[in-house]
Parts: sequence; C-alpha cells; structure tokens
Amino acid sequence: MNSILTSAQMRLADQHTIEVTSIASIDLMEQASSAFVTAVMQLYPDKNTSIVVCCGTGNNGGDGLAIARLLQVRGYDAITVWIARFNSYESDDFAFNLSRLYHTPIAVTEFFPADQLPDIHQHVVIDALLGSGLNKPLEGDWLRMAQHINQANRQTVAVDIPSGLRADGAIPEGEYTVRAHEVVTFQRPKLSFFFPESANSMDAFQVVDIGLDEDFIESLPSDFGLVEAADIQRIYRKRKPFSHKGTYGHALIIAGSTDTMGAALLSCGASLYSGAGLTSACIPKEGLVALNASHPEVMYCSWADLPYTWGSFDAVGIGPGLGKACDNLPTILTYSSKPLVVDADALSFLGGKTALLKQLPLHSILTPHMKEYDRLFGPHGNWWDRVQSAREQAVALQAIIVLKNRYTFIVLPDGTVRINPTGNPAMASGGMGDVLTGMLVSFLAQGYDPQEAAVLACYLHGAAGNQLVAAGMAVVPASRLIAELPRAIASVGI
Ligand SMILES: NC(=O)C1=CN([C@@H]2O[C@H](COP(=O)(O)OP(=O)(O)OC[C@H]3O[C@@H](n4cnc5c(N)ncnc54)[C@H](OP(=O)(O)O)[C@@H]3O)[C@@H](O)[C@H]2O)[C@@H](O)CC1
Ligand SMILES: Nc1ncnc2c1ncn2[C@@H]1O[C@H](COP(=O)(O)OP(=O)(O)O)[C@@H](O)[C@H]1O
Ligand SMILES: [K+]
Repeated sequence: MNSILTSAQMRLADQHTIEVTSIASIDLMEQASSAFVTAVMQLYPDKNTSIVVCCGTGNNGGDGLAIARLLQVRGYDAITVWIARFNSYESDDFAFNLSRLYHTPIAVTEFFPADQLPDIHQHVVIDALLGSGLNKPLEGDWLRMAQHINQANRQTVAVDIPSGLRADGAIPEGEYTVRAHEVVTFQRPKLSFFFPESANSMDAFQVVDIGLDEDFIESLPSDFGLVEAADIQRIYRKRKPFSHKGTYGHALIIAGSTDTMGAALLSCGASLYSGAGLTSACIPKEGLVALNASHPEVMYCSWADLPYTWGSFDAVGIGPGLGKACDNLPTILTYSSKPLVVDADALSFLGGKTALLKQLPLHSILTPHMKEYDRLFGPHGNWWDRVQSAREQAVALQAIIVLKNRYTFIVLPDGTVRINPTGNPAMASGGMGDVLTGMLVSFLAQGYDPQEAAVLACYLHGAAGNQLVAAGMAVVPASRLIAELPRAIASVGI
C-alpha cells in the first residue's frame, strides 16, 4: 500500500531527505524538475512545441525555472518564462534558479501587479505558480493570472498540483484554480486528487519519483493509503488442487422484488463468478424462472426457510432491489452474528435508525454511494467532510464503510482509509453496485476477512472494468462486467 501524505508530512519527507542523504535542497529541486521534464517530453515529444512556464516565486516557481532550463537543454527551443512578482517574497532555491536561467537564451518576463498579461499563444502552459505551499484561496493578481491561463485554453500541465488547489482538506465549492489537463505530481499523489471536487481543477495526474526517502515516507503515520496491485497479490489466495465447492463457502444474497429482480440476479451472478463455492438467492418466488434462466448454478432459499437454513451460509448480503422486504431487516439482524454486507435499499431502510445500525454484526460491510451515505448519516457539503464522517462512523459502529465513487474510499473500523484506484467512467451505469455487493459476499464466503474482502472486491471490480475498456469497450454494462470477473481474478493468479 502506498501511504498518502498531508502537505505538512510531505515537507517533513523533503527535510528528512535533505538531512539524511545530504542532498542539497537545490539538488532535490533539480531532481524533481528533471522528473517533470521527462514526463513532459513523453506528453509532447515534438521539440518545436512552444511552451510558456508560468512561475510563482516560491519553490513551485523555483521548479518552474529549473524545468524551463532543463527543457531547453533537452532541445526544446520555444520556451518562454513568465514570473508572477505579486509580492516581495522569493524562496532561496527560486532565486538561485533564476540566476541560472540568466545564463540561457530563455526569455524571462516578470509581471508586477499593475502589468497587463499578454495573450498566451504557446501550445502548452506549464503551471508553476503555487504548489503545496498554498495557504489561502487565490485572489487579486493570483486569481487574475489563473483566469488568464484558463481563458487561453491551452494544453496545461501543472507542476505538483494545479495552482489554487489545496493538497488536503475540504475543497470549498467554487474555489478557483488553474485547470490542468495533466498534473505531474512529486513522489505521492495529493489526497485532494481523489475527491470528486478536484475534477474542476484537473483531468488526470501522474506521479513521478523525485528521490525522497521512501522508507521514511512509509514510516510516517498515515490515515490514507492507496491500494496497489501488490496488495491484491498479497491478499488473494490461489485455489487449491484438492479443493471442492465446500472449500469456497456458501454465499447468500437476500435481494430483489417484483420490479427490481435484476438487481438480485446481478448480485448472485457476481457472487458466482467471483468464486463462491455455492451461491443461494433469497428472492421473491416470481423471480425463480429468471434466476434459473440466467444463473442455473444459483440455488433458491425462501424467506420462510431462512431461520432454519441461516447457519449453513458462510456470508450474507442484503439489499439490492429489496424494496418493501427491507421491513424484515430487524428480524434478520437477530439471526446474524457474522458480518453482513448491507447495500442499496437496506441502507436506505437503516437511514436514521441509530439503534438498528448498532445491532449490525461487528465488521459488517456497508456499501453506500454518496446519496445513500447522506441518507444514512445526514447531509454533507463536500467529500472531505463525508470521508471524515465515514471514519467516525466506521469506528463507532466497528463497521467497514465502502464509500463508492470514481475512487472508492474503503473506511476501516480503526478509522483508516484505503483508496481504490481501479475503475473508469465506462462503468457508470445502473447495476454496477449490485455486482460489487455480490463480489463482497462471495469473498467473505471464501474466508477472506471483511477488510481483505472489501479491498479485494473493490479492486477487482474496477480492474474488470479497466480490462474491458482496454479491450475496446466504451461502455460496460453490469452483466458484462460479471462475465469478466474470472479474467480479472486470473490476472492476480490462478
Ligand atoms: N516537498 C517536496 O518534496 C518538494 C517540493 N518541491 C516544490 O516545492 C513546492 C512547495 O513550495 P513552497 O513551500 O515554497 O510553496 P509554494 O507553493 O511555492 O508557495 C510559496 C508561497 O506562496 C504564498 N502563498 C500561498 N498561498 C497563496 C495564495 N493563495 N496567494 C498568494 N500567495 C500564496 C505563501 O506565502 P505567504 O502568503 O505565506 O507569505 C507561500 O510561502 C511543491 O509544490 C513542489 O513544487 C520540489 O522543489 C522539491 C521537493
Ligand atoms: N466513473 C467511475 N469510475 C470508477 N468506478 C465507477 C464509476 N462510476 C461508477 N463506478 C463504480 O460502480 C459502482 C456503482 O455503484 P452504485 O451507484 O451503487 O450502482 P447501482 O446502485 O446502480 O448498482 C461503484 O462501485 C462505483 O465505484
Ligand atoms: K502548480
């Protein structure tokens, strides 16, 4: 897992690297700038590309100056530098890099507050105005400069972070930032990149290694970690040669109603294709023909039989398309001591029912999307607040909260958060969450503990979607994703 640092921790890592490895801070800036330039050269290999580098006077601006020089050394001849001299401050490394720039043919123009900014004719803008040192919203000349860059509507690449975007904390609605097509960020992604509000500031990011001390970074206490393929390799257990259906557990999906039987079928299919030894469906009887036609492997369990058969299930999920039958949830909670997966209608049913929420078996998995989350725990004005609230709720309920979005936040009972990187907009269609629920129940049934099951299911769900997009699909229906699950699992190990 890749820990994600706050900007204060990033500064610590910066200082630590300088002290321990005896690298001078100016050389660290050079390493960062060189890594940035390598990324830019891949984005714009044509060395005739005209580029304007817009620099502040702190270390982000210092990076910008070094980037301009290094691009020129690597053969890019159409480089212009603008410096925003909007106050008297300049960092030492900025000043040093400015003196280096005067030995090059690069044209440097400094803008003071009263100056008019010329039109931007260049093909690419490199945004090095402000970085992780941002401590207030853009205003005055800084705001005008950011607006000028955005209005030029050129290809914009931000150094470390789009100027004006904060690295962590709530992103207030309407906060103005430079709008970057690509962010080349140093060493670790910034936490704010994973919040939907950052979509106003950036389309994509890539992380470049600038040589900070990785052991030190990983030793810092971090509440947020990015799930990596290596985590999935570590968690996933290969199927054994002498195993049989009993080895992989019995999953029960309680779902569906007359009008929403498809949700139940999708969950059951996902359980089956994720490898549960047996999958049973507790659905309204009128869904049986459809169930047998779509997934003949799945068995049926009636509501009347549930109290007697409950002990035979290794994991239970409840909620997709369940409708009115949610009224049975209080009874179900009296049966269960094992963790449940609670989704969709069952989550809405639990909204505001604090006493019932507290009856959930320990380490149950709740899988709300944003609206379901707010229905459960009250409205939140932004994603930062929602995630902080989910951390408190996960600790209070000793539950795992899978807060679904482009980047799903898997919030663990100790209040720490795992961020799932996989998935894509081709998956943004109805039924996708029902598939995730089936996968979660399946992995629980196979004996993964709830935290492992949550990480595994979210990662493989998105990985299956990514595989289908890579194979040429622009849209991925949920039923198609199910069929891809075995291949996504195979990519981890057969
Ligand atoms: N950490 C690392 O690993 C490495 C980091 N590196 C680079 O350093 C960057 C961080 O640099 P940094 O700390 O000098 O801050 P930076 O963003 O340039 O701001 C400077 C000054 O701006 C001011 N200011 C703030 N907000 C403002 C606003 N809204 N409007 C107006 N002014 C505002 C504020 O001054 P104040 O207002 O407090 O007087 C602040 O002091 C980082 O993003 C990366 O690019 C790499 O070189 C090497 C490795
Ligand atoms: N743009 C996207 N990028 C990544 N994952 C997505 C995207 N859109 C949807 N998903 C995933 O699809 C699922 C949607 O869940 P949900 O909204 O509950 O769907 P439904 O209720 O229709 O079954 C979540 O797991 C979410 O992470
Ligand atoms: K920047």
